[in-house]
Amino acid sequence: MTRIAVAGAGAFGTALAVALCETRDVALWGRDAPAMSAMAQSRVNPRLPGVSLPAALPVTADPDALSDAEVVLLATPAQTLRAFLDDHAPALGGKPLVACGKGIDLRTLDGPSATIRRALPSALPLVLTGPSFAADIARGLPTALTLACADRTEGARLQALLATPALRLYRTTDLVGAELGGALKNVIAIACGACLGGGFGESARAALLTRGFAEMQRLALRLGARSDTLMGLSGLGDLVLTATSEGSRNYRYGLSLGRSEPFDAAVTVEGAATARAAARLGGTLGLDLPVTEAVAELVEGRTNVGTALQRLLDRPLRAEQDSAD
Ligand SMILES: NC(=O)c1ccc[n+]([C@@H]2O[C@H](COP(=O)([O-])OP(=O)(O)OC[C@H]3O[C@@H](n4cnc5c(N)ncnc54)[C@H](O)[C@@H]3O)[C@@H](O)[C@H]2O)c1
Ligand SMILES: O=P(O)(O)OC[C@H](O)CO
Repeated sequence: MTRIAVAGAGAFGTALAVALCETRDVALWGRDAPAMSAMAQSRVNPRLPGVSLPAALPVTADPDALSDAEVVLLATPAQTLRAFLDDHAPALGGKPLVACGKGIDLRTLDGPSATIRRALPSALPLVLTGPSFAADIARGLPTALTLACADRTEGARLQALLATPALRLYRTTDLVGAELGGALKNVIAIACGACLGGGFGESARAALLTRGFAEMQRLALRLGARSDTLMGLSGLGDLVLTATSEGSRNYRYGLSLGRSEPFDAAVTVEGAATARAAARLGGTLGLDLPVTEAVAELVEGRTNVGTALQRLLDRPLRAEQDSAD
């Protein structure tokens, strides 16, 4: 049986490992040996409360779990992906590596697939993304995701390997579109949370979601994505989930910004760094990304939600579609 390793024992890596181990040979690898040993004993991950780890799932900090695997799912946060790949290059080279994180590297402005290509040119990058809360996947609730791979044959093979009866995978060859949809929806979810948290109402939230989606498409298409990918699970689908649910950390972070409340810095909020990365990309490419820029300024503490929203309202009136006159 194909051996799968999930690298990164946070909420999402653990959820994927729990879902896959029902039918596959899976190991869950985490970098923190004492934490992994505690998890092996208690069969609980504090980052995924209420979920019992099946007895059949090995949880380990032993790097052999990575070397022994034929396929590795990378479930570490986007800003840590490059360091993880560099640290474990000999174990990962030449393998299909499935990026499960959602973000743009703030240092390089690369998405996960380019990060993999640069760090490990011999590996085959894939992207697994779409609307999914870790707790839902771990509980076996129905979920549909996008699996992107430039190689059609390998994409179809990995699709069959990683799908489960409850986790339905659609495949695409559009890596850039899939990963940018997942990364950029977090930025817009922060904007939507900030809007609601600041008391500006659900109509304003719908406007931000829609105009934010226009920005996601504007940037992604310029970077080589296909429009239909952005319209699918990895773009619109994930945006709808993340920008409307308090199950999302990005949305909750936005709520806290809107309410001027503190937010726990230990919680993974991918959209914060990605807003800054996307704003830089937009600046370099000369793109109009006002919502993204507003989120970047909010995250950096250079504006507040009321001022940012007023600036959006004060912009010159324009056609709704980029293509319209
Ligand atoms: N939680 C979800 O519902 C969910 C769903 C879909 C996608 N994702 C994505 O998955 C990624 C991880 O999110 P999460 O929810 O698991 O976060 P998390 O905060 O629960 O866990 C992150 C894990 O990454 C580990 N880690 C950090 N740096 C590392 C490194 N250099 N090497 C190895 N491990 C490292 C941490 O120890 C921690 O266990 C994010 O990009 C997120 O957007 C999360
Ligand atoms: O909790 P968030 O905001 O990181 O969102 C989790 C997933 O990306 C939703 O698809």
